[in-house]
Amino acid sequence: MEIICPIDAKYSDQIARFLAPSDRQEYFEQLIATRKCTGIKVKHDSDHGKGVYADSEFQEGDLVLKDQMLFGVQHSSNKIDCFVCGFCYRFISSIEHQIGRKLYLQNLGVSTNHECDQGTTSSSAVANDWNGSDLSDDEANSDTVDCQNFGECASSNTVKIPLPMEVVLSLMHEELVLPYSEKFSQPSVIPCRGGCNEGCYCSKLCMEADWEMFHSLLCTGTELKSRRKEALLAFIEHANETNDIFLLAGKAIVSTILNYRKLKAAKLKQKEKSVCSEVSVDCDCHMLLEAWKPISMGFKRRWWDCIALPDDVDSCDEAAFRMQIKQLAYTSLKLLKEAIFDKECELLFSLDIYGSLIGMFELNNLDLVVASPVEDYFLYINELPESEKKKAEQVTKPFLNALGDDYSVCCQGTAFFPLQSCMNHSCLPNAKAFKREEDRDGQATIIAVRTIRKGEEITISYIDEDLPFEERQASLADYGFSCRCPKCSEEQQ
Ligand SMILES: C[S@@+](CC[C@H](N)C(=O)[O-])C[C@H]1O[C@@H](n2cnc3c(N)ncnc32)[C@H](O)[C@@H]1O
Repeated sequence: MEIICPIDAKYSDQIARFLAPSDRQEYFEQLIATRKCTGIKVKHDSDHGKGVYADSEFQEGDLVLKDQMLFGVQHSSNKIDCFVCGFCYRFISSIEHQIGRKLYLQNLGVSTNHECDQGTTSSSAVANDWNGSDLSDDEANSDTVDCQNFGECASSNTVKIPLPMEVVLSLMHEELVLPYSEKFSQPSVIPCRGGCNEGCYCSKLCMEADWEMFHSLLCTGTELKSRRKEALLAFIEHANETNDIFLLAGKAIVSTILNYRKLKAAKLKQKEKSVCSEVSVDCDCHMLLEAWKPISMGFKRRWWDCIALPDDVDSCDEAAFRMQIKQLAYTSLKLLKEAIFDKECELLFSLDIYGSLIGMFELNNLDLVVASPVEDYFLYINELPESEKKKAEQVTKPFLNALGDDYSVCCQGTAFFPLQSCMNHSCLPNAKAFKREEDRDGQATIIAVRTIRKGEEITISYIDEDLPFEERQASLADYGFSCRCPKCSEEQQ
């Protein structure tokens, strides 16, 4: 049965304008300037749409771009292992608290999921099955390097030796101090100003920025009316159980509403000052379109149209499968609408827009990976001179034994980066996403893997480029194109 969202019909013309590809050159020029990555530019070409080009020469190992995320989310299952800032994803609190908190949750029987599939998915099998075409999954090639370096995805082979709850609690409450831990201490926790348990930050700056951009509409703290709070909790739970990309789509809508309110407030102020009464402050589509501008730049396809058909779904069931995906998105949208609806921004609650947002994140996102100081700590202890190591390990060993291989799990999530997402694919890339030792937050780092001449397009690989030709083409079908890079052209013959 056809799924009908009344808002799609009511605003069909405006929605078409919102979803039309946008390439405002000055937007990208400004972004490049604020990120101080002046060696690149974003250009259009008729074959692949937008792309990133070198505006100066890069040598192998040079930093091409450090891009700040526009929207990010930590995978829900990873929240058990890693306590990070809800805005920049830096680790927060002491080593004792990180370890104690993890062991506490482990003792309570809260399970973790350390599968290498760290794309957009929550732990749900449903979402795992349905996440075929996320760039972050296929970016494994570059980011898996990080995973391996940081020990992420280590299967829990080591038998964990549990510790009594009182020992775990005293560690978590920092009554017990581990040797040398002060060397790895992270910023202390700044709580959410709305009083919810979800929002914890590394600084007041991050807390305020998150509040301004997203969290004031997504906070489940005490100020929220109970009906909205219930709906918001239901929306979050549904996303955690199905696909955490829904949380990103929710954030995109929330940020547009908040942007719109800011623009409107500025216009009101202007009207108060102005003698002329012609400044209209009713919801005008231009203002909403302006608020939507950062999102309008992203490459979009509707989720139910672009998602690859899973191997276990027969092609004759394709239509039913796509309808099921659309229904899942609609369920999520209705929960979100109940929680944060704003009449003036009604058209943002269109299913077409919601589906396009999900598709945008699925096709463009990169893995969010931040190395853990807990791993660094245990490596440091292991590398101490023998006598100091022996002494330290008398205290640390029981905790390492209790953690097992999980001691090294890094922060994992998925994020949309506005400049990096303009990079096209090549099976012979000249750059890759790679975290360096100093990259301890959720920003994307793109490094040149060979000399890149001025004017050359900068490409990354969305997939494992070492796979055989057929497998590469099959993986790239998830992105809706077949690769015609020199390597593919040569291997096809
Ligand atoms: C992350 S976006 C890259 C930026 C995109 N070109 C744009 O216009 O915004 C990914 C999409 O770009 C296109 N694309 C990327 N690399 C390509 C390639 N080598 N050949 C054809 N299309 C490509 C595909 O449509 C893909 O789904």
